[in-house]
Amino acid sequence: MTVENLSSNKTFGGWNKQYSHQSKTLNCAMRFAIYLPPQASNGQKVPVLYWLSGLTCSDENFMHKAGAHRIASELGIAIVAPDTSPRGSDVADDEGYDLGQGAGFYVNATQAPWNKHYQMYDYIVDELPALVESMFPVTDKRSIAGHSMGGHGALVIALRNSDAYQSVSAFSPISNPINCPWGKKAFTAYLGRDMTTWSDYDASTLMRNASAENGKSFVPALVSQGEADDFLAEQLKPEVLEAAAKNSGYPLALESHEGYDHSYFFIASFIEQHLRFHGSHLSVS
Ligand SMILES: N[C@@H](CCC(=O)N[C@@H](CSC=O)C(=O)NCC(=O)O)C(=O)O
Repeated sequence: MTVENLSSNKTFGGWNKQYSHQSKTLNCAMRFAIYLPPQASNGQKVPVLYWLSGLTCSDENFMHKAGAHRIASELGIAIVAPDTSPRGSDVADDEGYDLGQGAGFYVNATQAPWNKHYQMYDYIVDELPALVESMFPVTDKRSIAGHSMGGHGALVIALRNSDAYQSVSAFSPISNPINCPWGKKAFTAYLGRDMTTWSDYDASTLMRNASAENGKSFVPALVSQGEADDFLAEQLKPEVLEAAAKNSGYPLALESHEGYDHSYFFIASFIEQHLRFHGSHLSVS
């Protein structure tokens, strides 16, 4: 498989790199970014945190704005930031910022024209980790995190694949997409009007129904929410996630932060806490 290195920048003793590859799952070229901490250049294999970004983002927003490299370097954690959707002139799109390119919602689309390329769930769960683990000095110990649409993606993926992730965290996640305008618009387009198919991608439904029985385990979860977030009441609904966790006894730590909004200023303020949380579950702290 051809994987092209697009950029390399040394930072905090490690390297931030961007790559392009042809994705079999998405049927198009995809970009991702990876931060490799200094330990990865010294013969050590390091665990990986997957970061899923939000609406309108690419592989670059988190790496440029979150200020994550210093603590990832200290802890010895690689971070992988994929793009948020398939891309290209032959990939279906919409004029809204909340559907189509830049807004893949981390689902496997079943409806035309979206189903030809929009298979982001399978890409994040299967193809990308297999590629990363074959290319870089990393272990198969993984955690996952994200923001807003990416917070929804991270929670859903961890809840549905509890054997594959050590921990999950989210900033301002879309917690109950089946009941908010962003989610209803995207799920109607990607999954169709039959809402019974939507709940597999609803973090609150999955958390309410989660169980640690029959050999399964709970993936420890941390969620941070800004109280001055303009999207809080209409789109994010963290109270629904909290009620779901109480119902099933899920180990969710939900923190509310006075004055913080939906932006990367909020993420940069608490990314150290999230990285140390993941570090403690990836056994690097
Ligand atoms: N109308 C806005 C909405 C875009 C926006 O706020 N995007 C957020 C994620 S929102 C949920 O998924 C974001 O992370 N933006 C990128 C950034 O670097 O801040 C608009 O179109 O601007």
